[in-house]
Amino acid sequence: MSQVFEARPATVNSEPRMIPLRTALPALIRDPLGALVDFAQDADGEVIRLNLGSFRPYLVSHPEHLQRVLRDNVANYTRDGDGLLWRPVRRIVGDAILVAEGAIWESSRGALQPLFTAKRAETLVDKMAEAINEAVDEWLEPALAGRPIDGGAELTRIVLRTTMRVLFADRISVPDALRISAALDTLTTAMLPRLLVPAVPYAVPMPGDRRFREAVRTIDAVVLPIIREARAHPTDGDDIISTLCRPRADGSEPDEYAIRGDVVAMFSTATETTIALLSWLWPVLASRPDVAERMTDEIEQVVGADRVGREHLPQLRYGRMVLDEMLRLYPAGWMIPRTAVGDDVLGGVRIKAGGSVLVSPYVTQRMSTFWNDPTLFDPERFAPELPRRRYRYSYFPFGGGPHQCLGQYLFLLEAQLIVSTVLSRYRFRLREPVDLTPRMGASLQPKQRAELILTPVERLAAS
Ligand code: HEM
Repeated sequence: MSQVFEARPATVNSEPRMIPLRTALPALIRDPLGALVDFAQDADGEVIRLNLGSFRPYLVSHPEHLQRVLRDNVANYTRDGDGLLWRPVRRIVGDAILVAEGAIWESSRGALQPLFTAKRAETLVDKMAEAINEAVDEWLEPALAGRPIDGGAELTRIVLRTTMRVLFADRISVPDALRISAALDTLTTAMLPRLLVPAVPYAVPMPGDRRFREAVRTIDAVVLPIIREARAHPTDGDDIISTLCRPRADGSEPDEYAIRGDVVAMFSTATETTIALLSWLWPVLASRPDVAERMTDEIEQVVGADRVGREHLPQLRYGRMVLDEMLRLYPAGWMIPRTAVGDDVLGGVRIKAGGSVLVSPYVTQRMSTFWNDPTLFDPERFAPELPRRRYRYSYFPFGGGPHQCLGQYLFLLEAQLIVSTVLSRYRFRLREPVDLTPRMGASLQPKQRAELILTPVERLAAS
């Protein structure tokens, strides 16, 4: 893209530059993610505003400004209020942990936090490894028959089985989890028209509304009976549903719909983000045989013929660097929208109260201002011996500040286990090449499906 405007020093409290409608709209329609990176890059990290008609969000991309929005002046940048971007999401999860602020958010976060400490995540590793191995065992039959498997669908199965076991104590069965997952998929596509034209009132029917309502009914049919059962027979279990059904620290008892909001939010964030991130593994490794080889060498050395377990994870250093680099280029939570409550100034540029603020790990993590050769997949950037990055918020795939991802530690353990279990037991090739173009949705996934042809590692060893 050509330079949208010339660089200029930010004078204190100046109006942001506006990308005109005639530039912003066609570019965003053609390639929304690429256009956002280009706009931010052309502005070299200065705050800009996009003219999209009645919707004129600020695009914030400089790590120092991100730190102010997400952490230092967090009270001014809420997920609450009239934020048009949040409205469709709220229709799914109500006032749940993922979207709420203030006392409601504190109550949910306070209840759930103890389930996600690093210490507790460590205690879940053996259970996770067991569920992952069970799911991966089922690949042997198609692998021996030379039948391709659907890489995305198989990851979904592995992640659902693992998450239902360790976080939901198998209260939601895997077939029911698949039903919820499919309904959540429908919800995100059905709400796209409303996301794109957020100003249309809900009284006016829009395409997608009927599918949206049906998907909500499907989710409720699974989730509400489980919640009613858990409330009728309370336990001291430390799974998500038992925890959410108990009275909160302040003595309050959330109602059924508040619990349902948090359960759906936790289900969706714990599974969708993990599946989205891991689905990049196939195209990334297929396009970079050198990276794949280094990973499999490391796994062979550390794990050998064992099953991957807790003791191996700290030694799988390169595997962890690959995950970190995947989270840089393909952050599942690619957009973190906020609304400014009051006026503020970011890098000399004025933010007006009520304005929508776009914060995107995808954008900042691909800017050449902060990363050398940003589109190159290079796990070495995350070598532990390298000096700390200059800006904390040049890399923030899990957000930051008080809303920082609760599941970050658990995700990293689970992802390491899944990747190393799969690669310790199979080599794969893609049936058809898959390119690295993302599909824009609630989370960031590859546009194309990956069909895998597997060879069991034992067979390679025997031949
Ligand atoms: C690839 C994996 C993941 C990514 C990239 C990711 C990313 C994020 C991001 C960017 C946020 C910040 C949202 C905001 O500030 O508005 C967030 C929040 C959150 N994440 Fe994750 N997440 C991942 C996995 C998980 C998992 C596995 C869980 C749970 C098991 C989880 C639970 C949460 C929760 C509960 C919040 C809301 C925290 C709050 O507002 O207090 N995430 N995540």
